[in-house]
Amino acid sequence: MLDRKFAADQQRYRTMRNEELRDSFVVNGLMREGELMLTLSDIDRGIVGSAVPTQTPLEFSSFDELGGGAFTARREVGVINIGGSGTIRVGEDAFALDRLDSLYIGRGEHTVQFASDDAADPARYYLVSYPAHTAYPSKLVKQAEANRIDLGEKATCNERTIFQPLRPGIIESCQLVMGFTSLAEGSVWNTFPPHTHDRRSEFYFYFDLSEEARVFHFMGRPDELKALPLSNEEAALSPSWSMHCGVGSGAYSFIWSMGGENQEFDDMDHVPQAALA
Ligand SMILES: O=C[C@H](O)[C@@H](O)CC(=O)C(=O)O
Ligand SMILES: [Zn+2]
Repeated sequence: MLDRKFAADQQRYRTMRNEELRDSFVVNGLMREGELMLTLSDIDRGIVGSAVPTQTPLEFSSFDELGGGAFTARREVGVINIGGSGTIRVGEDAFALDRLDSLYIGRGEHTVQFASDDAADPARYYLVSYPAHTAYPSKLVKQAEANRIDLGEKATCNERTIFQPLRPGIIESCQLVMGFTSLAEGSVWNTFPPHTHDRRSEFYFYFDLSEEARVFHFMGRPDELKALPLSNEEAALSPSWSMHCGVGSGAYSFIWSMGGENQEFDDMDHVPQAALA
């Protein structure tokens, strides 16, 4: 099934109630066992989804909303496994993903199949897809092969490591840049002070958060912050105009992914804390 999500614009979000904000900017219900979940956003036509195969593999199907044909006929896909080990088949190729390994799937008329090694400890694939203008090779990136950036400090509760598996220099992609950030024990803030990047939109998927804990994800224009209290395995969608950062009431990690104009990770417009209102 392919759900649709339509984002509010940068004026309308200012007067929206929390429930309306969630409806516009939050994807929930991901990681359902035995199902392939997909939500098509009108933000850069990004798709956020998950596949948690148990006994039988799950396969991408064709959607009229995407113009028909193979799911990847005109799209690229990034996948990160947050569960047990598994295998993803792209046409004739098979890629084995352990926890926190990533796969780039290039454009093409291939079948894509998601499988778990052990149905009792299934792979839990989080995926993001964007339209692609050309075909780059599919490539597996093990966690140890990801570019690694350690930043933040204990004193400001934002000590964390950014892992960049799907980025220029490691893979070639049309627009997708994707990876994950893990916070050190006792650190709770991501991306602080926050930023926008008008040239790209971004999706955050929070995971490894305990069931009762919440991440307060901040969005909006710097002069009108809105907070979205998110639960484990929910995703927040940031249009290019929206700043983003978050703070957890417990430990967590998150997968970030970007699409749009350029792929320069450091091309960010930082928002000074004093400008937040
Ligand atoms: O544009 C880059 C993204 O927002 C994230 O990669 C930032 C992040 O993971 C962090 O600082 O914690
Ligand atoms: Zn960002």
